[in-house]
Amino acid sequence: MTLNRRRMPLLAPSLLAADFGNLQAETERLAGSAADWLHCDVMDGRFVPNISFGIPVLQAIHRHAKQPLDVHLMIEEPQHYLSAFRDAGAHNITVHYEACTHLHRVIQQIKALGCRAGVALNPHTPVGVLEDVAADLDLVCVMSVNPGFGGQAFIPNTMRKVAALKELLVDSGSDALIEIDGGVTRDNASALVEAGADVLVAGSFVFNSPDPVATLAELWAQLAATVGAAEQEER
Ligand SMILES: O=C(CO)[C@H](O)[C@H](O)COP(=O)(O)O
Ligand SMILES: [Fe+2]
Repeated sequence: MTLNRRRMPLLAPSLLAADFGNLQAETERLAGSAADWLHCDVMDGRFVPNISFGIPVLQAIHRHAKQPLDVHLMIEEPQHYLSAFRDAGAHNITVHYEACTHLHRVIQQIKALGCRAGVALNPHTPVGVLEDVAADLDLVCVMSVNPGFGGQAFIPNTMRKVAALKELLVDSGSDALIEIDGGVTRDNASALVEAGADVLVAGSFVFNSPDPVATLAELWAQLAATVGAAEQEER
């Protein structure tokens, strides 16, 4: 198996599965962990059938966070809220392809704010829709569950989709990172990285474990072995 990128993938635990009653402690305990980004799921009850949290909560997370905030906007008309999310501490802002009539403009707006621009694709959306914006993107988030809820089962077709997206990004000269979001566990993480994933989001797998920091460390060690084994094979 040949890896497309040999460097370690990034880990982005999703705070959606954390204890909302104690977000300061949840955020602070990840400070020295293997988490590279903190994934923050914003849901509006319109684009997705659930409401999570918004700008003031993100601000509060940012006050205690040591890692960059990877903000996943599952909201309609995200263009109206981009600067508010940037001001609240977002480092990456990911909007949904399905929520943006003028996607190209929204991507430029995110970049003009100084944030890294991401686009998320629902499970039914083919990667080809990104062909004309791929070169402008910093991140593509492949939804491996239908957005709106944590704790759902991983959709197996994601593996095929990651490979197709990787090809599209290479053809477009894009160095956008491929992020996988939903149902990520130790059982599918290595295969996802082998398929081309650069960032793994994991919510319930991390926070429903007895020790989230240890779980992240174990996942990191597993992926280091995956990347190392692939490098050996290529020599
Ligand atoms: O965007 C999301 C849901 O819409 C979450 O980031 C995602 O579901 C992560 O949670 P889990 O690992 O529990 O599936
Ligand atoms: Fe998410």
